[in-house]
Amino acid sequence: MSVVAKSYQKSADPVIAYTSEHTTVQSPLQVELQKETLSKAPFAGALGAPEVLTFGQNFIRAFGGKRALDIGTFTGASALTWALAVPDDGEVFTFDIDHTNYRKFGVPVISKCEKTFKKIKLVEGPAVESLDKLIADGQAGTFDFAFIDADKTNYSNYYDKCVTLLRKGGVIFVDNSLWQGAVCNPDRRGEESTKAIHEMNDKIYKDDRTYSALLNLGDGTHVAFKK
Ligand SMILES: C[S@@+](CC[C@H](N)C(=O)[O-])C[C@H]1O[C@@H](n2cnc3c(N)ncnc32)[C@H](O)[C@@H]1O
Repeated sequence: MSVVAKSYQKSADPVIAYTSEHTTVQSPLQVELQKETLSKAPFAGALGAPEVLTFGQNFIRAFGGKRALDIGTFTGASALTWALAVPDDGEVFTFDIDHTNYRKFGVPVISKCEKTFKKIKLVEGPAVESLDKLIADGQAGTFDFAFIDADKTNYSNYYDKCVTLLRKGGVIFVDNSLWQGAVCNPDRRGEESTKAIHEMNDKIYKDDRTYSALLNLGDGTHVAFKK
């Protein structure tokens, strides 16, 4: 039975531990925020896997990305990662229905680095509506990178809106695309979140608007490149 897991989960197998150890690079702020989140935040397992965050950061750095969408802020680990990768005049729009966890855990850590902190723009409310507003405001085609990591039933909507908001060559990372392996089990595809993720994986694979690859990285990472 193959394993799908985030590296910080103790059940992770030796292959996951080894690949993560040879992938993850974290700044002191990232290490501190991960530690604070895992030891103190409610639902700490929602924290993004550091190996996925490093991989996304590599993409942003490699193609000089300046503007990122971060859908699902939680304590701010993913927003911090993208903010460290974009240049000083770069921006990370981070969306959450409620930024309480960011204010409580993320702000005290991230604000220690003013130039990184100020790149992060909070957008509070249902993310589907917030993304629609960006599109209505004429921002289609202006973002370089998107990370989708909020409520799973809206994943397909987030993907469509991110394709619209990204420029040609922009990259989308969809987190939790393997959902601890549940999507591979037809008996579990009746479950709401599993069904939504499975349908989105199918949709991305068949989508003519992007090139894509579904990776067993973290809890599953579906990577799509806008054509
Ligand atoms: C898995 S966590 C995000 C983890 C974060 N990206 C990280 O790397 O640590 C998911 C977040 O999505 C938020 N969320 C859930 N439903 C949402 C919605 N409809 N709109 C915006 N945010 C939502 C939750 O409040 C939660 O903070």
